[in-house]
Amino acid sequence: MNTQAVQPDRLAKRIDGKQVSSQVLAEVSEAVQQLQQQGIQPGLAVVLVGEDPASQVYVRNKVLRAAEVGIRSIEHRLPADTDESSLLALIETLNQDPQVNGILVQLPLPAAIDENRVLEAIDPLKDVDGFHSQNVGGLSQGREVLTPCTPAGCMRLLRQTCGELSGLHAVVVGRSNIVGKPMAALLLQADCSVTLVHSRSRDIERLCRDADILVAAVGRPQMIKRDWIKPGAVVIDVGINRIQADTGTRLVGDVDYDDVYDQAAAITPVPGGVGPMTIAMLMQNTLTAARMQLG
Ligand SMILES: NC(=O)C1=CN([C@@H]2O[C@H](COP(=O)(O)OP(=O)(O)OC[C@H]3O[C@@H](n4cnc5c(N)ncnc54)[C@H](OP(=O)(O)O)[C@@H]3O)[C@@H](O)[C@H]2O)C=CC1
Ligand SMILES: Nc1nc(=O)c2c([nH]1)NC[C@@H]1CN(c3ccc(C(=O)N[C@@H](CCC(=O)O)C(=O)O)cc3)C=[N+]21
Ligand SMILES: [Mg+2]
Repeated sequence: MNTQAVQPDRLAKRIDGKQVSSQVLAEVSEAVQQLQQQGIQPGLAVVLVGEDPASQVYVRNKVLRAAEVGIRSIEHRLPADTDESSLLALIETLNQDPQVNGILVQLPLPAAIDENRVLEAIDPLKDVDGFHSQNVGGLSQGREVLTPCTPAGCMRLLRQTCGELSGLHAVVVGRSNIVGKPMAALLLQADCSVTLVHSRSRDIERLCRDADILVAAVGRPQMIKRDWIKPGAVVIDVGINRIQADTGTRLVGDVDYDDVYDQAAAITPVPGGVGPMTIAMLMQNTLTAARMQLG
């Protein structure tokens, strides 16, 4: 029996998230043009509180991608000392605005603001991050709801790489609400056997070594090494870590890419892997939200 997740000779080892994201964006762009013929242009509101430089880069990228696919985007920048009630008031305005189909509040929020209260204030039909409890519950029950962008992007890469996922053992490292938990839910929905591990897990290497599919969402640079990987496994690296290098700073994932490369059947790079997919899936969710709001 072939227990490998993919036939190694059938694909490129480096999973090109940049390329797959371009495909997704092209699909979204075409669908947006169709909607525009009915006089509808999807709109995305991006809310950024504070001046975190990394967040500013992400928000800028989202706005650029939106323009490329014909989505109207509205950026709301608020000072770092914004209080919770004014943020909630802005969200209420966006909820009521028929021009706004999707609302994204860039995380993390300043410590003085209750993140959960803000996310729960977003109209679930405009919740393009899929973080509202109604959408989280829907995902858990297998209903068709707006789904978190990063895990959705990982699933698209996995489907493209592995084809059928049914029966494969997937191990997800990390249990955050924005990546690890929804990732596990989507893999379960795809009929994988799912193991979710975290900082309290015992013998994490042994658990990872049993994975046909390994998804790393930890936030620890190059933590996952060659001997954690079953030969022929597919490795999806969600981690984005900025580290000090000889030539300034550079981005690395949670997986030691060079160390793992020969062991894996296929692996996503950082940058150029999951990151671009996240933004592409945000555009897809904005399109989906616009359609849902048409009734
Ligand atoms: N490419 C993209 O589009 C995106 C990338 N990211 C990146 O993904 C990474 C994870 O993000 P996020 O989920 O928000 O991170 P969080 O910090 O919210 O969660 C990290 C998870 O990893 C677990 N963990 C920490 N240390 C270890 C360890 N030594 N062994 C096993 N598990 C450990 C934690 O366990 P515990 O729960 O026990 O504390 C926690 O569940 C980050 O690098 C982030 O920048 C995030 C979002 C999108
Ligand atoms: N409400 C909310 N939703 C999010 O989806 C969300 C968020 N808050 N807060 C921060 C994290 C992180 N995140 C990334 C998106 C794209 C890249 C991305 O495009 N990365 C490029 C590199 C970018 C660079 O060079 O810095 C790549 O991996 O190739 C990375 C990370 C979304 N997040
Ligand atoms: Mg987090």
